[in-house]
Amino acid sequence: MERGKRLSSASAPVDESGRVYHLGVKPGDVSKYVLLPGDPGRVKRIASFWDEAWRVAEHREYLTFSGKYKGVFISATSTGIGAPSTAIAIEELARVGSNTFIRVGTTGALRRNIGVGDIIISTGAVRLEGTSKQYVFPEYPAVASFDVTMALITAAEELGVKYHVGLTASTDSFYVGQERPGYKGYLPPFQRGLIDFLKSVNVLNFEMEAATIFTLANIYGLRAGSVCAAIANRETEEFIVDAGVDDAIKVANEAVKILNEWDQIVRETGSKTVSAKTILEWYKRIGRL
Ligand SMILES: O=P(O)(O)O[C@H]1O[C@H](CO)[C@@H](O)[C@H]1O
Ligand SMILES: O=c1cc[nH]c(=O)[nH]1
Repeated sequence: MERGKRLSSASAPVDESGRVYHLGVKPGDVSKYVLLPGDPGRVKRIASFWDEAWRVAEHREYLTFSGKYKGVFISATSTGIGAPSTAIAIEELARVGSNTFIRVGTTGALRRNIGVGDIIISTGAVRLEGTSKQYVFPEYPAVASFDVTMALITAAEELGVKYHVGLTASTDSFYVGQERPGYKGYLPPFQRGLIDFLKSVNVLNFEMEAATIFTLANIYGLRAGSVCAAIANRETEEFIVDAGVDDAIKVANEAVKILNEWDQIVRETGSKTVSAKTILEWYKRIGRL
């Protein structure tokens, strides 16, 4: 948005064509299905797997591409690192009509049995970040949508990608908040043992955006899921830059295609939601049953 431009209001700033203030997208620019990487650089990587792709907007940490993937209108918008910028992305994408969000991220695994390069599909998130607490009290669940999650699992199965399914913990800090010693070894007592505690309550991994995405999607009745590449393992201390990211991207793109086909079957059969019946019908149609 150019300097000096007058927007509609302070409480809901948009320009005359409905472009939202931070993302700079307007209704019609983005698909209802939006992939959400934290890293703007990953948006182009995601779009490189599409049949058609065009840049829609770029402002601050928010880069948006739209395009076609196997006939489905699809978009990707980077959220930036952490909860505050991610909440802005969800708020503004929802206002321009997006209703199905899939985080495509990187993550640190907490269990030895999760290999670096494996992907993790999250069913829910521990809200160790602050932004969601400015929306609703901590007891409110940050859960992924079962249909989006099932589409991610189905995509991983179809693509033969090694995946794990379970809870993630979303933090506001990459270092001390994920029990990494800070500068000069700083680590406060209340962070010591965090990894062991989270492992003991069956949390698989750390990242920094899923809890915000899930909480806001639940509040607004929208759909969300998450697939992250385990680039680090906190048990083995391995760290391989971008390990598994292409697999996470392929699974997310394929999940959008699958979900779109399930949504179509739900509409045709007049069901209320994606169910086992939908998925069985889908397998029949692709000749698997
Ligand atoms: O690779 P992205 O999607 O940014 O995700 C992870 O990487 C960042 C930290 O390195 C945080 O955003 C974390 O959630
Ligand atoms: O360990 C990790 C790796 C990626 N992102 C995180 O938040 N933590």
